[in-house]
Amino acid sequence: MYRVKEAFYTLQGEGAQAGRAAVFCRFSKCNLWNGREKDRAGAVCNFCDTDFVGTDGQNGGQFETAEALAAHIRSLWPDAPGQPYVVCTGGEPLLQLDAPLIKAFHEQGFEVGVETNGTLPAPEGIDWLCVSPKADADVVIEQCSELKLVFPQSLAPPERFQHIRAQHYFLSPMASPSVPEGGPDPVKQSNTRKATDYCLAHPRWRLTLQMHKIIGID
Ligand SMILES: C[S@@+](CC[C@H](N)C(=O)[O-])C[C@H]1O[C@@H](n2cnc3c(N)ncnc32)[C@H](O)[C@@H]1O
Ligand SMILES: Nc1nc2[nH]cc(C(=O)O)c2c(=O)[nH]1
Ligand code: SF4
Ligand SMILES: [Mg+2]
Repeated sequence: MYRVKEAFYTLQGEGAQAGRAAVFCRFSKCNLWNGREKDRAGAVCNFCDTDFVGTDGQNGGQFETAEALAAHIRSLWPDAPGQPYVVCTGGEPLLQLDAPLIKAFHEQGFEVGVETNGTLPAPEGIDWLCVSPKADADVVIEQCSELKLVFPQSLAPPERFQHIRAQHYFLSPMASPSVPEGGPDPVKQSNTRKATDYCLAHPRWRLTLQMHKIIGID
């Protein structure tokens, strides 16, 4: 059984695939926070900007089989030329994404992207793997397509993750979790300046912004 909070067609807003059309499949649950506001302060990851509790979001639900979920996601892809792309996120997608689901996505013609906190092993066959480390949780994935570090995290300086092999190293300014998408966010503005300064001083790292929030698409 796969539990999905929501699924929607949008543009990937972050990282090296930014601007690419994708169906986002947001799985329920995370291993670093239970998603309840009252427990945020004590959670391993406490800056999360996402509601991943339950299955009650847009196009969300419980799916008995990999084939049923892949067909549901495929129904959200437009009938138009272009490589279909699904981004598995959450919550923590690696709690649920398994080899049969990757196979079912591939059989539906999808390239499969994943956004993960990197604390769980990744199954074979993922086409694009984005690892976003959290200060208080050890990363077990040693190789990925892109490393995308939310910045700054006081106990997670970028140097701590440079041993992880990646095609791209990104800093993503930390946004206030509670600010509505598209709203003014002074915390994010000051973090954007800090991330910019870090990238200027350490050119291995690139800046990425949450484009979907800037343009207000989801
Ligand atoms: C909600 S997470 C879900 C996937 C996975 N659990 C993870 O943490 O990578 C998706 C992306 O949003 C990022 N993110 C979460 N909260 C954020 C915030 N307040 N500001 C900037 N990025 C944030 C995460 O680091 C991750 O790259
Ligand atoms: N448009 C858009 N791009 C994204 N890239 C990563 C996201 C995520 O929440 O995993 C995300 C998201 O929530 N929306
Ligand atoms: S950012 Fe990712 S790891 Fe952190 S609580 Fe949200 S879903 Fe979990
Ligand atoms: Mg998001």
